[in-house]
Amino acid sequence: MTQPLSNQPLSTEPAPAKAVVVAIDGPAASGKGTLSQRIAEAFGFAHLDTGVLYRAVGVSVLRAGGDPADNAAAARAAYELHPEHPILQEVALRTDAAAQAASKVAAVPEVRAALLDFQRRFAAHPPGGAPGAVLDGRDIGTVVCPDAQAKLFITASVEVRAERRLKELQRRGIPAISSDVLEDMKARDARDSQRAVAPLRPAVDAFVLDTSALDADQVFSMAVAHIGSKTGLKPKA
Ligand SMILES: Nc1ncnc2c1ncn2[C@@H]1O[C@H](COP(=O)(O)OP(=O)(O)OP(=O)(O)O)[C@@H](O)[C@H]1O
Ligand SMILES: Nc1ccn([C@@H]2O[C@H](COP(=O)(O)O)[C@@H](O)[C@H]2O)c(=O)n1
Repeated sequence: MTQPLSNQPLSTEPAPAKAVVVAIDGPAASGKGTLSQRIAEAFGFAHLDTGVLYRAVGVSVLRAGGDPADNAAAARAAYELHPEHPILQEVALRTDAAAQAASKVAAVPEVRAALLDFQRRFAAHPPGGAPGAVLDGRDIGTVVCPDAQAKLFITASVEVRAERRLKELQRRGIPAISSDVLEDMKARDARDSQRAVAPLRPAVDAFVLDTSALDADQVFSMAVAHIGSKTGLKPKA
């Protein structure tokens, strides 16, 4: 399937029961990806890390020698992305350069429009016949899936998040300077929350969870309780 993300054909399979959608938003390194994976596994849902899509667009522009802040170059890369594109599996997407490029292309309205339909289809028809989907990003509860049954906004102070990211980079053997990680995170926060289109912010009906003083297990327990209260579902044993 090489159709762009913006133009995937409709499935011919019979419509499944309405999928449960869990929207998990929050700033960088707040722990939303860690939480989303655990929630998806616990409930048997499919998981989409939507940041990967923006990272892929940003890296594609850089590789083509372009500027991620150039609207036309960013839009072109977004329209060329398709679900089987090998770039989506590359570890190069996990670098800080990819994150910074992602947050620049993410401010381009045409990029967001090109990626929107794929995300919505994933939520409505989770792959593998899963009964639900967990999507994590910045605008899932506000724009992509405003009707999600459960919405969480995972946050933490920028200092705590920078520390978490620094430790993660050290674990992965990637050299990093604490003050640089903090400054990069502040710059990304500013771009993500101040852009005109789909800025980072909690949906009005989101459960906002400050994880600054919570470990990943505590966050998971609170999220499970919230999802249970909204959907009546319990995690698989
Ligand atoms: N509650 C927590 N307490 C301490 N560390 C955490 C917690 N949750 C996640 N982490 C760690 O913080 C780092 C960032 O977590 P994660 O990648 O899940 O964040 P994210 O919000 O998805 O980040 P990004 O948006 O940049 O992809 C990881 O190393 C993860 O193991
Ligand atoms: N729904 C989303 C998801 C991501 N972005 C932008 O991509 C950048 C990278 O995202 P990560 O979750 O992988 O850190 C992020 O800083 C955003 O600019 C987005 O706009 N909307």
